[in-house]
Amino acid sequence: MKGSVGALGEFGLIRELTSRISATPAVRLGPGDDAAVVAAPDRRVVASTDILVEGSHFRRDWSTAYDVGRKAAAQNLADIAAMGATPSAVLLGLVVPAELPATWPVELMDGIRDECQVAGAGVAGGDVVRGDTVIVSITALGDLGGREAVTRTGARPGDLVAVTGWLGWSAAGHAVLSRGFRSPRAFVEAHRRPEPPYPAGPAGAALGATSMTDVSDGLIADLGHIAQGSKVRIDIRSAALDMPAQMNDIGQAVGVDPLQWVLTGGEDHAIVATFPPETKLPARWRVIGEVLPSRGRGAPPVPDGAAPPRVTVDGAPWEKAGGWDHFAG
Ligand SMILES: Nc1ncnc2c1ncn2[C@@H]1O[C@H](COP(=O)(O)OP(=O)(O)OP(=O)(O)O)[C@@H](O)[C@H]1O
Ligand SMILES: Cc1ncc(C[n+]2csc(CCOP(=O)(O)O)c2C)c(N)n1
Ligand SMILES: [Mg+2]
Repeated sequence: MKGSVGALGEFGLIRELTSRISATPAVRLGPGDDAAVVAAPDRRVVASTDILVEGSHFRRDWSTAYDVGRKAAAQNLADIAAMGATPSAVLLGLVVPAELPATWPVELMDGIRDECQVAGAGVAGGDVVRGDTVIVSITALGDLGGREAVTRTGARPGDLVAVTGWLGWSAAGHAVLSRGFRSPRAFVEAHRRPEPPYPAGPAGAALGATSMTDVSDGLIADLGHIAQGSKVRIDIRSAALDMPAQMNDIGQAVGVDPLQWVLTGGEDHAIVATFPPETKLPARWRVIGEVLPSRGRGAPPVPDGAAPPRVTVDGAPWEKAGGWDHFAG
């Protein structure tokens, strides 16, 4: 396809985008009308939305349009899985400059469609608007299949903390790209195209998870949301975290403690959950810590008036930089 988005025009672009979508069972009526119709067999719909902004979430010189599509979809579909639901459909809001080559949004859509296929969802519709920078906004829907949603408020003292998926790979890739390198490829690829463990969401719910979330902002930050919501402390055992030798090597090369990536790097969309202590967890779940009462015996000392730490690492507060915050710095 030649030319710019502007040359294609709004309806030409929509035609190109929607022609690339494949039919899926949950999307009863897809793009083409005022709204879509999506099946909701459970009679409740799980819904989540996320925005990706060029420069803040992706760079067009770091990632292809296809990769941005895969990542944008993955980030939203992981939120659905982290509730214990199965993704059913996504809607795509797209802001693009008129000068953008038309191939960019079209390849983006290919990436969104392919990631949706991995998670079992379809593309139900969207919107296209002209703007100064590229913004990709995705709304994802999902179905709980008769289960209760697994929220951030159910962790209880004594529960195990377990994770499945990757931790720190995307942050290591980001560190490499930020320094102008394009390798090691495994980490750069993990940054460009995360692989959330979608089936682990509903599977974790079925195993009796008491709380669950995907790791988008960083393990400490996201477990912090669970600890806050559940009014508990969570202690992470650093020795239980998977630290590939190659991550150590890059850490040394760029002068960063790789534990920092594993504990505070977001965007891998691993799924972390708490389970009652007697739970028999399949091998894909790695136990990395435990849930404790927010105060009391064994809690680290807290200066007068200060709030106790919600998440500790090997019993102590994590003093280095925390997770991602769009408004920090
Ligand atoms: N503009 C907003 N209006 C209403 N609710 C919002 C708004 N922004 C965020 N929220 C809500 O705040 C909660 C936390 O949002 P956040 O985007 O941090 O989600 P998350 O799952 O923690 O992170 P991520 O989006 O990276 O997966 C969500 O329930 C979200 O719906
Ligand atoms: C160009 C560029 N700069 C920085 C980053 C890192 N980054 C952006 S958002 C985010 C956390 C999740 O955000 P959200 O809460 O919006 O889902 C992280 C770790 C990136 N991916 N690309
Ligand atoms: Mg999330």
